[in-house]
Amino acid sequence: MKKPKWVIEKEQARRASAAETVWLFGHHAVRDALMNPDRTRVRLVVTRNAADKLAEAIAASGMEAEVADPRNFPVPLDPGSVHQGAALEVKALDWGSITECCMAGSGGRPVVVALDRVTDPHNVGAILRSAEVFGARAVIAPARHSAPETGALAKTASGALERQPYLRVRNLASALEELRNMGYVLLGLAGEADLDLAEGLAAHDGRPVALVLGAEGPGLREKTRETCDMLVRIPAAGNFGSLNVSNAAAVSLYAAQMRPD
Ligand SMILES: C[S@@+](CC[C@H](N)C(=O)[O-])C[C@H]1O[C@@H](n2cnc3c(N)ncnc32)[C@H](O)[C@@H]1O
Repeated sequence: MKKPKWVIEKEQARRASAAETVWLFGHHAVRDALMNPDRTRVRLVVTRNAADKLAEAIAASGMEAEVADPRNFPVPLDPGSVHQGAALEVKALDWGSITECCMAGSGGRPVVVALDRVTDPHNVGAILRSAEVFGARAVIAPARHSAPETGALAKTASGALERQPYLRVRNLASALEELRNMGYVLLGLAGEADLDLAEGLAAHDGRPVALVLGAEGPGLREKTRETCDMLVRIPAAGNFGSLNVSNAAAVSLYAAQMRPD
């Protein structure tokens, strides 16, 4: 049967975006992407100095490195970024589905981070880094209102982008429902909540937990708040209780790994 025009266009858009490449830069991000067998790599540009430092990773990748003059580095950088003499053009990683990444299994309490319209690549990079450190299953964000994989994000993630599943989904509310159906309790992080994070975690001890965090200005949207099972706060000593979202993620990821006495 002939496919309708809108289906063909949608497929073309998906194929085009799958073929898009980004430049990763900085030693950690480039080294870890060179060592990742799942990464599709296109082009590697390094200074002589960086080529020496990354020699092992370059050899492991089997890539041909183009050696460039640091003063005339031929790679488009994100504004305000520095390349540290190493840049690698890559395709985005395909992490598979929420079910594949977030399925409960052995090895402690499963924890997932969900981000409600957090678009700052530095915040998302830092969250990916913390998520990897604390063993989260995945970081989930809505595809249209989140930070895409960029050099700035990868540099802040400091290699975690290669190991920590970053799932950009079509609809965050549906993704949260999917997690709930998989047995996750949905804890929305909100500074003004009545309940403490520790109490929220203890109330569902042992259950997989999704920590849902909001963006810097607006915080959690109303719809997201309603989808969560409960709202919890990280208690603060002073009157000004609002943490940067990546710090709130790190604190709550740490707390989720703790077992109550
Ligand atoms: C800078 S805050 C957003 C502040 C926003 N004006 C609000 O009213 O929620 C960014 C996100 O970090 C998390 N967060 C920051 N401080 C928190 C705290 N003390 N307790 C719980 N979550 C916090 C929340 O998820 C929040 O949406």
